[in-house]
Amino acid sequence: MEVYIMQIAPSILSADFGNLAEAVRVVDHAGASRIHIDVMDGLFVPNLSFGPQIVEVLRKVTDMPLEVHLMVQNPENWVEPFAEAGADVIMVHVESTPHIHRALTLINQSSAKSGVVINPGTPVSAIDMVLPIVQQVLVMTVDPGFSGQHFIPENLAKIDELVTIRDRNANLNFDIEVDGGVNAERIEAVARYGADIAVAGSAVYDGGDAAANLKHLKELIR
Ligand SMILES: O=C(CO)[C@@H](O)[C@H](O)COP(=O)(O)O
Ligand SMILES: [Fe+2]
Repeated sequence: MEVYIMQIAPSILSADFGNLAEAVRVVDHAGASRIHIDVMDGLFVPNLSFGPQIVEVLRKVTDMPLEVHLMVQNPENWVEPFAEAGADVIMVHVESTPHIHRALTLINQSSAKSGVVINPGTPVSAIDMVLPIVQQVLVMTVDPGFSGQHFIPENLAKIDELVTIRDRNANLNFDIEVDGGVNAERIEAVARYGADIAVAGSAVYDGGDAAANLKHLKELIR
């Protein structure tokens, strides 16, 4: 079996909203590397989820990095509230603003690291210009809005493309993350293509035993 160095970021969108603190503690003890927090405004995506208060609460529960995946219109308005709440990484969709450079610059001026996100229908070329100013690139492998959707395999090629671009440019220094439908069936391919981080929501939290689910996913990429 190949050995991969890929982190797993459980997404709390699939966790029990009645007990988010415990959901984070469980995966912390089971070897998660970071926590993925999906923020939805009901406009950019057809769902509503968390605000900065959730980040503030979870900041007290774990020392793991908290990464915020903003799926909102006017993401610029939310940089400061989430950075002040304790987010370590704030990620913005290129499709969500005509001012992606401004949004990422705002994040870089805050205490958080910045990430840019592309939907399944968006090519890597759409983010060429901002790659030098981000620390993370998030490749969506589902259309954003919900957990538990099917992985869109055509997007794996984007990981390869990003690895190649990064290898050829000494000034680029971003981690590649994959989000959506990553489960026991898909995780090895995501690691093999060269992703640095994989988000896993339902594959971790569905079925009750999040610690066992996470350990199983980690085993598959060891
Ligand atoms: O951003 C999103 C969905 O919009 C994701 O982070 C999902 O929450 C991941 O859940 P699974 O697809 O792994 O169940
Ligand atoms: Fe996400």
